[in-house]
Amino acid sequence: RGAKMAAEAAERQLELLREEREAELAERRAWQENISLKELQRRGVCLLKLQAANQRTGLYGRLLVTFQPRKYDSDAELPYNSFGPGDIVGLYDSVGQGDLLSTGIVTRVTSKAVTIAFEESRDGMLSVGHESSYRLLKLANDITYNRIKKALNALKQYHSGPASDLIDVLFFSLDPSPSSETKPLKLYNDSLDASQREAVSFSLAQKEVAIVHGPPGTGKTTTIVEIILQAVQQGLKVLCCAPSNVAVDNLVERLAGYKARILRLGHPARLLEPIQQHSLDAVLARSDSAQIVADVRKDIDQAFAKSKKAQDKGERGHFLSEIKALRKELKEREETAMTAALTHASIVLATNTGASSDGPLKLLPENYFDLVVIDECAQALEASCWIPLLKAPKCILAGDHKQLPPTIISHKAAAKGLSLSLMERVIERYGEKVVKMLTVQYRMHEAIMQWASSEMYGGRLTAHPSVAQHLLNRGVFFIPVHVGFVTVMQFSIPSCHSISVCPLFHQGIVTLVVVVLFLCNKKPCSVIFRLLLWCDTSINEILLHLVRTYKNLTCSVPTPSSPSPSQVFIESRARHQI
Ligand SMILES: Nc1ncnc2c1ncn2[C@@H]1O[C@H](COP(=O)(O)OP(=O)(O)OP(=O)(O)O)[C@@H](O)[C@H]1O
Repeated sequence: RGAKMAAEAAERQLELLREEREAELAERRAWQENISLKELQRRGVCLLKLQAANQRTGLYGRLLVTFQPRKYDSDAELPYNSFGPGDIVGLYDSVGQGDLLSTGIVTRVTSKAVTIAFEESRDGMLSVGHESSYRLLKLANDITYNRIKKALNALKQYHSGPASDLIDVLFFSLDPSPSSETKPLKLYNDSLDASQREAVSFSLAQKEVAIVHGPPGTGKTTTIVEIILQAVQQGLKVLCCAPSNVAVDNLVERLAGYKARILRLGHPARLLEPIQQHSLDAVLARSDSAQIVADVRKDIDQAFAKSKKAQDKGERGHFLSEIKALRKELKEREETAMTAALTHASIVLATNTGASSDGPLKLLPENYFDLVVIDECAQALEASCWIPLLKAPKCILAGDHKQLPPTIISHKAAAKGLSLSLMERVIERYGEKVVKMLTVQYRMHEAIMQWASSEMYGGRLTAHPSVAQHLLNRGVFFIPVHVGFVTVMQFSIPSCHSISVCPLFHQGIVTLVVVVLFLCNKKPCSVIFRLLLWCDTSINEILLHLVRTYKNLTCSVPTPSSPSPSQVFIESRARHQI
C-alpha cells in the first residue's frame, strides 16, 4: 500500500512540476521574444560581444572556456550581470544568424571574465575561436528540473531498497516506529539549551524520521551540527543537504570547526573561500592521483590544439580518436579518485539537487548512507527532497515551516500543493510524534520576538538573557513578508545599517520599520529606500505614510554616498536575491 501511495504522490508531484516548468519556460520565452539583446544585457541576463580568452580541460573532461569583453584593453570589465556559478547559458555566434553553438554551465564569474564548462557537443568537439565574437544568454535551468523528475520517477518505481520504510512513513501507510532507548550523550557543544538537547537526543533515537523545528535564531543550525557529529560518532555515514548553496556552506563551515571529515559536492566556484578546501575538486587536487590526472588533461589539451591545426580530415580524425581515448582514461582515473574521496568522508554535503545520482554519488553503493539530513527543509520543494531521501533509511528534517514556503512561479501549481513542503505535510499528520521545536532564541530583542512568538509559535518562544534587552546599534534586519505574516530576523553584520523589506504588506512593514527604528535607539532621521525588484507604487505609499506620520523623518532613494552612519537603509529584495 505504501508503494502505491508513494507512486500516486510522485505522479501528482510530476504533474505539478510540469506546470511549474511550463510557467518558467513561458516567462523566459516572453523575455526573449519581446526584448532586444541590448535590453537583455541591461537586465543582466545576456552578455554581448565577448571573446574567448582561453580554454582548457576541467573536471570530467569538460571544456572550460573563459570569455572576456571583446575590447583591446585587457582590463575591460563585464557589464553588470546576474550570471552565477551553476547557471545554464547558451553560447551564440554574434554575427550572421546568431546560431546557438552550445549550452554550458557557468563555473566562475569575476568582474572581467566569465568561465563556462561545456560538455562535448554533438559532433564531438565544440570549437571556440579566439578571433570570433560571441554572446552568452542565461537559459532556463533544466538540469534541476531533470534531476527532480528523475528522483520522482525513481520514487514511483521504488519497490525495495534502503528507503522503503521511510517512504511508507512519509506517505502515511506505516506509523513511525517508537524511539529507541538512548544512553546519555556526551555533547560536542555543551552550551546547548534544554530544548536543543531534547531535539538532539530525540532525533538520534527516532527510527525513520525526526523533525527539528527551529524558529528564527533558535539555534537550528547549532542543533543540527550536534546531531550530525553524534551520528558520526555512532559510526553512521551522513548525507547532509539543503535547498541552497548558502545553507549547505553554513553547515560545512560549522562542521569544519569540529574537524569532522567532510566532503562538499558542487561547483567549487560557487563556494565561499574557506569552504573550497572541502570541495570535491580541492580534495581531488590534493590526492595522489592529481598529477596523473593533470597530465592526462594536458595531453587532451595538446591533442585538441593539434586537431585544430590538422591539414586534412584523416589527420583530424586521428587526433579526435586520441582525445576520445584520453577522455575515457581521464574519466576512469577521476572516478577512482572520487570514490576514494567520498568513502573517506563521514559527512557528504550537497544541495538537494547536487545529491543527484547523475553526479559523483552514483559511484557509491545504493545503501551507503545511514542518515539523510535536510536543513532549510521548509524552503525546499518536496520533490527536490526526494533526491537525497531515496538514499537512506532515516531522515532528519530541519527548518521552519512558519516562514516563507519555496518560491513557485505557477500560481496554479502552488495552489494545487506544489508549495506545501515535506516538513509541513509530515508535521500536519504526525505532530509531536516526529517533531521537536527549539524554544529559546538567541538573536532578537524580546519585544520583536513576542509578536512572532504569539502569532506563529504558540507563544512558546523565550528570549535568551543575552539578547532579551539587546538594542541594535549596527546590523541588518531581513524582514521577509508573506501573505499577512511578517517574520523578523536579524543578522548582526558590523559596519552596515540596513533593513531589508519585501514591499508586500505595507502596514506590517511600516510598523516594523518603526519598531526597528525604536529598537535602534535612534531618533528616526533619515530612511533610504532601494528597490531591487517590484518597483511598484506600494513603496511610495510606504514612504508617504512614514513621512506623514513621523515629522522628523526624511525618506529618499540612495545616492552614491549613502548610507551614512545616521541613516537607515531599507532595501527591497525578492527572496531569491537575499
Ligand atoms: N545554546 C546556545 N547558547 C548560546 N548561543 C547559542 C546557542 N544556540 C545558538 N546560539 C547562537 O544563536 C545564533 C543563532 O544560531 P543558529 O545559526 O544555529 O540558529 P538558526 O536557528 O539556524 O538561525 P536561522 O534563524 O538563521 O535559521 C548563533 O549566533 C549561535 O551561536
